[in-house]
Amino acid sequence: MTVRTLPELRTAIDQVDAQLLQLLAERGRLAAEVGAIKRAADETNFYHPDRESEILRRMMAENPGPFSAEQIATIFREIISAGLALEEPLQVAYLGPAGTFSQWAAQKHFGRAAVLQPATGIAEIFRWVDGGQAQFGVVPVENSTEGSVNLSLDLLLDYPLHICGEVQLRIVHNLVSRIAMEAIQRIYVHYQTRAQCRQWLAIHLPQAQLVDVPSNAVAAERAAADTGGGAISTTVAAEAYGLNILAAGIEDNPENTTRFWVIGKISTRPTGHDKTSLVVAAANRPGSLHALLSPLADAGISLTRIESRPARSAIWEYVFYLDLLGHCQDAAIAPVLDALAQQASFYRCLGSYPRAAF
Ligand SMILES: O=C(O)C(=O)C[C@]1(C(=O)O)C=C[C@@H](O)C=C1
Repeated sequence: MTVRTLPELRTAIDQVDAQLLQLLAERGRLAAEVGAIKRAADETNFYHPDRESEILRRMMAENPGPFSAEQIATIFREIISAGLALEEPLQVAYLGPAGTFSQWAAQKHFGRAAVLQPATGIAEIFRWVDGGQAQFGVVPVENSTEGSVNLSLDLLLDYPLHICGEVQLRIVHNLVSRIAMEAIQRIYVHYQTRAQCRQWLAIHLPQAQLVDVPSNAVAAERAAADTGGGAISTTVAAEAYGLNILAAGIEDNPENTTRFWVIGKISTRPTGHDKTSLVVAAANRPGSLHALLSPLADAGISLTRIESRPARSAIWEYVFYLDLLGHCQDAAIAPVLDALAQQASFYRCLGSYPRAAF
């Protein structure tokens, strides 16, 4: 093999970039044409998570390297996002302020061309999406260390919205401050974050007072305003508030991951890589939950999650949130869900949606 010189390699890179630019322009023009067809057909929704998920999965599967599948997905995520903005920019609500993991999750799922709107609470995200101030919302659902975000589960029952996507984000926490670790008297921390860093805090900062704040970004803001303060926060928020990273990756579980749902008013078609989320209630008698779930097992349907929440209709009664692999329109699943809906004392399908692709 002939070894190319640095100038030769740079010339070759310039030529590839010129080709990429032309191909990107061509893709952008195609996306704009798709938008024109949708507009002519009076479609109000330009965003198709099912189609996006298929493209991302195909690109990851066909990726010849040397880039990782995740890097390829991230690049195509941005290309699709920019193309969709040519059709119609999306308004997406997330749990603000800027610098939260919810913002990262929203950006990971929708790309940088989406217009992200920071909400002050999870309830506000639901209100905005329901009222049309945002087309979609990104809400945290569960963390691999800490479990469910109950408010998101409860609110899904209060609004006629669908789950139309899933995002998974590796959560890395950092101790940040303007002062040295030994001088920290107070640590501003969100309750979920505190639970995810419990052991680390007990070992490294047992003397510090822990002060509850509503988000990881507010934690950084409060620490910046307190001469004896530190925070557990993101690198983005630390930078925004001029704080130093004193310790990185302080979460107790190195696999710490949070799952988010995308909520909106659209439904998605099956992609072959879907999940369905349901809420059911079983009559309050022995064996009723088992009777409700056994047809799922008999049909070979995989339940990936079951979570109980108090039913707000009566004391000591519960509803069950189920996640299963597959789409409610899949031939193997539709009849089983119909039977489940008949048998359950309460049944609602919260949505079928493509599983997080990366
Ligand atoms: O296929 C479409 O419906 C498009 O609008 C094109 C496209 C894309 O860039 O591939 C863009 C946005 C949609 O969410 C899905 C796909």
